[in-house]
Amino acid sequence: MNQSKEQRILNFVLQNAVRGDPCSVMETIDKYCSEKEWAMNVGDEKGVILDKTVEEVNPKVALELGTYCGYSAVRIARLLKAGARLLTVEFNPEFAAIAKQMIEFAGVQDKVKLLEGPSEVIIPQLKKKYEVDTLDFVFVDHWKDRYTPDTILLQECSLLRKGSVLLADNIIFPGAPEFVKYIRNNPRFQCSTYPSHLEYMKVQDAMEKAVFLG
Ligand SMILES: CCNc1ncnc2c1ncn2[C@@H]1O[C@H](/C=C/CNC(=O)c2cc(-c3ccc(F)cc3)cc(O)c2O)[C@@H](O)[C@H]1O
Ligand SMILES: [Mg+2]
Repeated sequence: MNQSKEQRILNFVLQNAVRGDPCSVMETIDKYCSEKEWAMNVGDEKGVILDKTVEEVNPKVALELGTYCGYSAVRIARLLKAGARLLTVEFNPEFAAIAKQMIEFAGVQDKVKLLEGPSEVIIPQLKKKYEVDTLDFVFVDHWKDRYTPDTILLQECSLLRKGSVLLADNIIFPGAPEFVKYIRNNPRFQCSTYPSHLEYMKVQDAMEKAVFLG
């Protein structure tokens, strides 16, 4: 049975990247997806915005919604300090299996816990089942129509504290218009927009940073 694109990306990493080197894994995925097959990784340009936000927040507990192949999980985890952890949520079993191998090859598996299931089920389990008190940082990059309901759910589950930072991908392309409307009009969030480009393309995109004010 012929391979999926995501399997081809993983194979290219296993054959060309340096085991245990997160930067090598990121560069190799970016090379494959810019030269051979486009894929919806946050990419190297928006990836720098992600890096800077993670470094600024220096999270002890980070959450990612939408692991896909694990590119941004590796990108985030490489910046986490000793004892800090990333919980990443993925409900597609094939993508979860690929991401798991990607994370292990990059050598960041001790910092990353991949939670397989839909975010609307996992988020309410974070406190009791995954021993989370509150989240310091959330990278939102799953289905675009789920950004708003999951942001509301995070609040309902008391997972945000004063200063928690959300960073949302794709607010221009493919776009998340109802999320932008929700978050920018919500007095409990301080928002800022980071213009950039769609991964591997010359198309305008942007990321939205939203700081929870408590
Ligand atoms: C049901 C909601 N809950 C979820 N819980 C757990 N995992 C979820 C969930 N939703 C989606 N996922 C997973 O997240 C990933 C989905 C990401 C959705 N992203 C996009 O659609 C996306 C799409 C583009 C894009 C850009 C230009 C195009 F021409 C076409 C596509 C670019 C991006 O950067 C994107 O992030 C998948 O791995 C999916 O299985
Ligand atoms: Mg994205």
